[in-house]
Amino acid sequence: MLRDRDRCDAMIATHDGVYYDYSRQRVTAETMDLLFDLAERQMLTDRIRGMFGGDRINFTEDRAVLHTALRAGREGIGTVFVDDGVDAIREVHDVLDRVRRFTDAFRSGEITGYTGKRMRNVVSVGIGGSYLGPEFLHEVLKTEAVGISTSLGYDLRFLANVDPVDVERTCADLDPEETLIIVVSKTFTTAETMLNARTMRQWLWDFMGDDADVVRRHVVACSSVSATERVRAFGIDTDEGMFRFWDWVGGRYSVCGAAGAVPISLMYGYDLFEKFLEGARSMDQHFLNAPPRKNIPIIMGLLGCWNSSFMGYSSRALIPYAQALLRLPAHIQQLDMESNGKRINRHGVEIDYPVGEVDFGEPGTNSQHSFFQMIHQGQTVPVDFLGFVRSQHDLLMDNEKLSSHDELMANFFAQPDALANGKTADEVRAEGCPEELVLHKVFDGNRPSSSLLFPELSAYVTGQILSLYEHRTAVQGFIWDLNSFDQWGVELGKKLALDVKEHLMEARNSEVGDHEIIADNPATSRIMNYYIKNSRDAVGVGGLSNPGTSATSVTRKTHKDHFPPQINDLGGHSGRLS
Ligand SMILES: O=P(O)(O)OC[C@H]1O[C@H](O)[C@H](O)[C@@H](O)[C@@H]1O
Repeated sequence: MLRDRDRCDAMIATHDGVYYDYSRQRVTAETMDLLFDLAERQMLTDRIRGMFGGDRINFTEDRAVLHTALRAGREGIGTVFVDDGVDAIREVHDVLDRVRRFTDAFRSGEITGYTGKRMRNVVSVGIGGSYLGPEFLHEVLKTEAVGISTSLGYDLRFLANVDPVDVERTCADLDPEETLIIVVSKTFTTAETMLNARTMRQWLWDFMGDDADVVRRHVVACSSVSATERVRAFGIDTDEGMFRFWDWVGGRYSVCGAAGAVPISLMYGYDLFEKFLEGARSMDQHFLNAPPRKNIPIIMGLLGCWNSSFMGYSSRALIPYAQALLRLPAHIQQLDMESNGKRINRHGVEIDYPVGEVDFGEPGTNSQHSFFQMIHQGQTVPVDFLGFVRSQHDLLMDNEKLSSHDELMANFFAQPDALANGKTADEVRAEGCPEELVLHKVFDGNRPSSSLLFPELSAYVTGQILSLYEHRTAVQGFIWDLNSFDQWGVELGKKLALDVKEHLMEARNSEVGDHEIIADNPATSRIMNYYIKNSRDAVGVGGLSNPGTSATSVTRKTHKDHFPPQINDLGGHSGRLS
C-alpha cells in the first residue's frame, strides 16, 4: 500500500504548519470511510461542539469540560457558557491579567522576599496534572531562543514526589530568602503536595523565622475556587497570592491555566507563555471547525480507536525527535491513561471491547537504543513520530557532511519505513547471513506509525502539540462512549494509603517494640511488619535482614515447573485476589 501514490497523497492532513502523514497506518481508503461513518454514528462533531460550548459532559462530577476556554483569547472559541452564570472567558482573562501583573512585579524586583532580597528562584510544588504539563513546557522553553534570554538569572524547579529525597534534591542549593514557592493543587488536599508544601513552608521558617509574613511573601497558590478556604488556612494571601482555576478544568488539562501560567511566566515572562496559548488556540480552532476528513486530532483519535479496538494493539509509543520534548511522553501518558483508562461507558454499561492504550515514549534517537527492539521484532506497538524542520540549535561541524539535526532527522525518516517494510528472509540471505541465523534477522514489517512534522519547537508549536494530544484523547473517549474527564480509579489508592498510614502511626507510636500490625490481609501485614522492624533495627544494628526465604523458593519452583506457561495451565491456577 505504501507504494500507492494516490493512497499516500490522500493520507496527509495539514494545518498551520503542522504536517500529519498517516499513510503508514494499516488502513485502506475504505477503512477510513468506515471510521468516519463510525464518527458520524457516535455524533462526534456534536459532542466536540458540546465540549467547547460548556455542556456538562463530565457527568459523574456534574462538570463542564472547558480547558479550551483557558486559551480561547478574549473573543472566545465556540459558544462558551457555564450555566451557573459564570462567564468562563472573562474569568480566565481576569486570572491571566493578574498572572501578567504578578510576573512583571516579580521579575522587575518590585516584589521582594521577607528579608528584602530579590527573588529569583521558583519551586513549583504539585503532582500529577499539576506538575507534568508545566514541567514538559519548561523543558521545551529551556532551550528555546526567547526562553534562553528571558530566563537568564532565574531558576525554576518542580517538587512532585513525596519522597523526602525529592525535597533534598530540589532545594539543597537554594537560598530560601530568594525563593518563591508555588503550591499547585486543584483540590489543595492531595496528600503528597500538601506534605511537600508544609515541608517547604518549614524550610522557609527555619531560615527566616516562624512568621506569618514569611508565608505571605514567599508562598503563592494555584488552586480551584472551591479550595479558597484551605489556601487561606495554609497562610497564603488569597487576594494577592492565589491564582484560581475552576472545577471545569481537569487537573491533567490545566497547564494552560494558572497551573502552567504562574511558574512558566515567572521563569520566562508572560509573553512567551501567551505564545504557547496561541498555538493551542490555533489547534483548537482547527479541531472545532475543520471537516473530519481534514481534521488532524479527529483522524489521530479515529486511528487510535482503530489500532486499539479493532487491531488489538494495546499500547502505543510517542517518540519526539527533539530532546527538549523529553517530558512530553510522561505528560501525554497521564493525560491519556487517566482519561481513557475506563471500563464503564457513559450509559453505565461495562465495556466489552478493548479501550485505552498503554502510552509510553522517550525522545528519538535514545528510544531506538532502548525499547525499539521490541517495536521492530516483538509485539506490535503503533508509534507517533514527531519531527521538526528546524532545530532549536543546529550544529554543523567542520568535516561533517550533514548537520547534527539532519542526522537526527535521518532517523525520524528511516524508522517509520523500517517498521512498515521490515526485512525478508531473502534480503537477509542476500547479505550473506548464515542460514541458522536468518530467522533472527527477519523483520516482519507491517508495523503502523504516523509522522508529524512541525516547523520548529517554539512555544507556539508546543501549544499546538498539547492541543493535538488533548483532543486525540477526547475523540477516542467520544467514540468509545466514555467519560474521559473523571478519574475515580485514582481514589481507591488514595483511600487505602490513608488506612495504611493509620497502621504505621500506631506502630510508630507504640511503646512496645514488637507491636504487630494487622492490616487488610496477611501479605500486607507481613511486609509492613518487616518494614517497621527493619527500619527500627536499621539504626545501629547493621542494615536490613533478609525476608523469609521459604515462600520465595517455593514460588520459584512452581514457576519453573510451568515454564513456558500455557494459557490453560495458568487459567487453572489463577483466581480472584480478593
Ligand atoms: O491538583 P491536585 O488536586 O493536587 O491533584 C493532583 C492529581 O491528583 C490525582 O492524581 C488526580 O488523579 C490527578 O488528575 C491530579 O492532577
